[in-house]
Amino acid sequence: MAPQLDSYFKQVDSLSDHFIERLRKAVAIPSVSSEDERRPDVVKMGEFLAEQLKALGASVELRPLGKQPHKEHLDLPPVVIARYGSDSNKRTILVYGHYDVQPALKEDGWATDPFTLTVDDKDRMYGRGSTDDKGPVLGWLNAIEAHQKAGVDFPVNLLMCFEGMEEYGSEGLDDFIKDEADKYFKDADAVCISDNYWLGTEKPCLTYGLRGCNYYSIEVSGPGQDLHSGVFGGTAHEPMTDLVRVMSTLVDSSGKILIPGIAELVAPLTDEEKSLYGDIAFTMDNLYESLGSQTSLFDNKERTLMGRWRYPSLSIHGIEGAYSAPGAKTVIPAKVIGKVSIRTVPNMESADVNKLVYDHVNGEFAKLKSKNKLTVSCQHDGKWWVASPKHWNFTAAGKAVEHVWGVKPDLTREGGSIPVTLTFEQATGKNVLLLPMGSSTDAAHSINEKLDKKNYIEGIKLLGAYLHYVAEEPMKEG
Ligand SMILES: C[C@H](N)C(=O)N[C@@H](Cc1c[nH]cn1)C(=O)O
Ligand SMILES: [Zn+2]
Ligand SMILES: [Zn+2]
Repeated sequence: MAPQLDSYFKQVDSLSDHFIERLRKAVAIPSVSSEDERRPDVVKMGEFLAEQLKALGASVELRPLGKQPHKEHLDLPPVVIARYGSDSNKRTILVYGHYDVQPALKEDGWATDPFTLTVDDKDRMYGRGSTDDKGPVLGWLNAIEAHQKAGVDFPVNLLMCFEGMEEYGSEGLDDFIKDEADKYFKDADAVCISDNYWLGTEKPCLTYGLRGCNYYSIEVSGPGQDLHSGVFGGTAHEPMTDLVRVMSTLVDSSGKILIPGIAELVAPLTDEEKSLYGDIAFTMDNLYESLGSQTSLFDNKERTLMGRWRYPSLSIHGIEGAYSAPGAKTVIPAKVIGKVSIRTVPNMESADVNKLVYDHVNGEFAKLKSKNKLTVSCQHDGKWWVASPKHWNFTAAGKAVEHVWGVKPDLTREGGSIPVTLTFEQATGKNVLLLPMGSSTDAAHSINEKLDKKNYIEGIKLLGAYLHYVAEEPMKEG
């Protein structure tokens, strides 16, 4: 295997500019799934991927997912499914990624245009989607191309599933995966997802757990239209006042969730689990670097990791309809919608969490005795996932990491969510591995998202090497 991998690695290095150009083209398509007016761009990004895959000789389908729930005027973007190779003597690996991105505006504070890939003097490649998740998705395509150009046999059959709604809760994909588990995906021997990040900037990791995410809208309305605060202030119940008072009862400044009953749903910490945290290569300085400040909730590494991996958290994201522009407009907004999410962990069931949230929010609003109207709803939910890393899929990935990066990876969990991970595991019955490409400082979802050129290029080598080690692993149960 070593000479084959050497040729492959050399080819990746010599194609690096071409691979960066491919990422530049992808970043230039503003495929923001949460903004209705960007839907054509999300579709364009799916088509871009499909064209690139066809040019590489893969068989590709763009599968429609129907209308978007609660937004029937919008078609969901298609799922891009593809197959490269169908040799019955080879293993088949199913890879998943997403081609949609989080919103991004230059005015949010980006130093460069978010949809123009900009490489700085330290080889950091800035652009929305660079690390989440266009870089890793293109990593699979680049791995195919580098094998072809190096004349190295592709070691496995590759099934691909790339969706365009991950950042909006993977609408429609669960049913699609369940339907295709015994059809398009039936040959899969294992699943690999590259859509999370290292804990720091130096040490790679393999990930075996994710938190879930329940995303809520809390809408408060009353007046028929926005009002002049000089004329109507002191005469009408104000929706914004009600909303901020209700939202202030959800979480305290130390991150403690104040909704009664939530803490009781969380699986207790065992001694065995507690002993895992000490060995993880992570320091408070790693956290401060990626945080961009020292405003941590906890001062020690173990509790910080637990806060990210194994305890729930509640975040307040924003208020739709609130006046947020610079200046001093004296308006009373007529309708405001608070956006709040809870990251869920074992053993929190989504329906139980929703009931606790609805009861609490409605109860707190009732206490205000306001004549306004409040409605609270769950916009989308995605399940948490924890798997066993004792599987040949992880063993192969561990060997690949050692080969490419010269170090054994840490086994980590992740605080973010990839809603379909559990669905892939349950529907295919196969092991799922998370194999991250980017690092802790990549600022996914934030301003100035980036992927280091080194992580991209070595990451492409890693994905290819992983497939070679998969091909070598003896087949065991699962
Ligand atoms: C970890 C992954 N790259 C990611 O960013 N996932 C999103 C998915 C999401 C969006 N709404 C709910 N889940 C995340 O963790 O926010
Ligand atoms: Zn992602
Ligand atoms: Zn994301």
